[in-house]
Amino acid sequence: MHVGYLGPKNSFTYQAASYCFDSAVLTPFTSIPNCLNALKKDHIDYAIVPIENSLEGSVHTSVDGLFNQKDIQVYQEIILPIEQQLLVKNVTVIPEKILSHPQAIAQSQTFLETYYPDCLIEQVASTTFAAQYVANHPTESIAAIASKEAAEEYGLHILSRNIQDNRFNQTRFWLLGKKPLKDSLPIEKLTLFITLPNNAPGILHKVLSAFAWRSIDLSKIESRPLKTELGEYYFILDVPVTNNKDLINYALEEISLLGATIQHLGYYPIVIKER
Ligand SMILES: O=C(O)C(=O)Cc1ccccc1
Repeated sequence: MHVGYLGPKNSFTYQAASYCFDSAVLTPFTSIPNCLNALKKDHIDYAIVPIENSLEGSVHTSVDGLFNQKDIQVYQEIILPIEQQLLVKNVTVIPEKILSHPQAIAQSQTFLETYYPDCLIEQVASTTFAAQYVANHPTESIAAIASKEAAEEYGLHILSRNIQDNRFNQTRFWLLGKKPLKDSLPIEKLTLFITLPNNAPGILHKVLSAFAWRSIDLSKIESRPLKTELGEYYFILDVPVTNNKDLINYALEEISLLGATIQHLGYYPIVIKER
């Protein structure tokens, strides 16, 4: 079995992946799109990607990369606590440039604005890629935002600890694949991507009503650009699942009859790693 993740080793996605699988089966990829493409082309059996952060919201490259993918399903959600560290090779260096994944940069916005307002901030593919780069360029005045595990892996020093904007920072990751995993944890959530028929007044209200009048709770609704033209969107909906699967299926039938297109990403269990 091969499980792809956003690497290199010790990225936050690696931590999510190793929470579910033995590290022997884990294969690093250099970007989220590369990892998703490998799954689409069956080069790997499963992929683990970050989906949403409590401070920064959806990881757009992951959700948009899954839009319109017919065979890929979510098999598990993994929620990890996320703590960001400012890492340097040499503690006497004053960083002139800070590298990290866009999510980690956004999660540390207040810290960066307060202590490094004039510093150049550069986005790279992952937090561990940033840490690896800093380790490999010891003469440059640079720092990385990454985990303490990345600091250990690449022999870096922690210049500032826990720099994320909120102590309770968490990220949702999805285990994705085309065939179910054997172990069957209880189902806790369903994710849908819904595209509405064009120019139908009140159509979002009618779609939401299909859930509301059946007393089906929603835990997330977000619009994302369809990338066709300005003002065209698809909607991401999360539905907590209790013992209401039949009711949810009736609601989905009603929504299809309204002319909306539903992409069903699957019913899945959630595992939460405590801090
Ligand atoms: O860059 C990483 O280490 C990732 O796995 C992506 C990410 C970045 C910040 C929070 C969660 C996931």
